[in-house]
Amino acid sequence: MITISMLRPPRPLLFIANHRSGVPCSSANIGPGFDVIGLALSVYLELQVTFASTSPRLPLNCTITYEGQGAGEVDLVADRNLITRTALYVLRCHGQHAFPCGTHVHIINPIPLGRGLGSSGAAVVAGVMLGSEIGKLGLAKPRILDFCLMIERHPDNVAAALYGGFVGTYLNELDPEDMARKEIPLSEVLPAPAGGEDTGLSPPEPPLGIGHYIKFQWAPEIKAVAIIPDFEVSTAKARKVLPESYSRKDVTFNMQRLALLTTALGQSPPDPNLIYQAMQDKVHQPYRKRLIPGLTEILQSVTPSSHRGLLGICLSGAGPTILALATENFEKIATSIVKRFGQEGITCEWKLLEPAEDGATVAKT
Ligand SMILES: Nc1ncnc2c1ncn2[C@@H]1O[C@H](COP(=O)(O)OP(=O)(O)O)[C@@H](O)[C@H]1O
Ligand SMILES: N[C@@H](CCOP(=O)(O)O)C(=O)O
Repeated sequence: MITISMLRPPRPLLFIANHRSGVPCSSANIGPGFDVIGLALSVYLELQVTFASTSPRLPLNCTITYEGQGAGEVDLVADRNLITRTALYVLRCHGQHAFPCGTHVHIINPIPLGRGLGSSGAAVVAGVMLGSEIGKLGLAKPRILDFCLMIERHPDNVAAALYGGFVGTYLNELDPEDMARKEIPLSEVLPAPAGGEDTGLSPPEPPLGIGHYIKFQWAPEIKAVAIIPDFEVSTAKARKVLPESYSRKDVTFNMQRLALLTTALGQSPPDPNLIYQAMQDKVHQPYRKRLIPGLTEILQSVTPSSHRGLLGICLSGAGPTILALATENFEKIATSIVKRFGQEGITCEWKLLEPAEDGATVAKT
């Protein structure tokens, strides 16, 4: 949830604000669903937004404070921080060239950065919702998705974070003019970083209906064990190692599994043999193994027969986090993966997570 309030210090006013609300993290791909499926999970980015009645004039009228993952490394300048930069993009598309006077955004981020748990997707969703709220734009979720997709261009994380639950997504075939607008370089979409003067011109607005999503069922007994290594793999780097084209055999392999997986994860009781096989992938994981020591061995050695309760295992998003879906025996499953990473000299933490059904929420106080 995002909480907003009018005076500082009293209470945060806009956005997001208890342990079960905010913008959830997400695990994309779930094996074969590269750039297609995503699962929102129960770790939430929060923003607390306040407006001071009097404050010194700042270039963009916005100050930022930050706690949690990435504190000390995340930029706290309004036109460089991903969340506020995104909010500025939304505001500028609507003729507002700065934040309202005295805006203060406090970011509470428990989502680890660059680990494949959708921290950037959550930040972009939070930024678009922030822009919509403080600009009093009243954007509905489908339009919020359009704005998100101008910035994070694969739809799986942002749709999961925005709508919650287990989602499938696609990008629409737009007419050539809209397609060109959607593909405008990011540097022209987001406002110029500090030093760059605001030209007063509006940035490119997103075309209508860039992406589409649908929510699938999720069997209530299935939990997600996230094993999070202590190193980052940026999504951009993990996309660069992928090939430009694939063989028909590999594409068919993934499509066959993906079609079954989306139904299999909604069935109670879940069928471990079906899910384990349906979570195999030939499109991204084999290429990403060179960025993640031990990945192949972990994916091959943790199975429903070796680990009671396990349903399936995959790379979470672009990695390096491993996502194990299971119905029981969570600690044993997690510790054996932590141990295997340990053999590569990599330490990890692990978390037992649940689907975040509600997606992104805003609260006004
Ligand atoms: N809460 C946040 N505030 C500002 N920037 C963020 C936040 N979360 C993520 N980011 C930005 O996104 C980057 C990570 O994105 P990415 O490489 O896509 O990894 P992932 O989304 O898998 O965590 C961070 O290095 C940071 O620049
Ligand atoms: N489909 C994308 C998902 C990236 O997710 P992230 O959480 O690592 O940002 C990909 O696999 O590149």
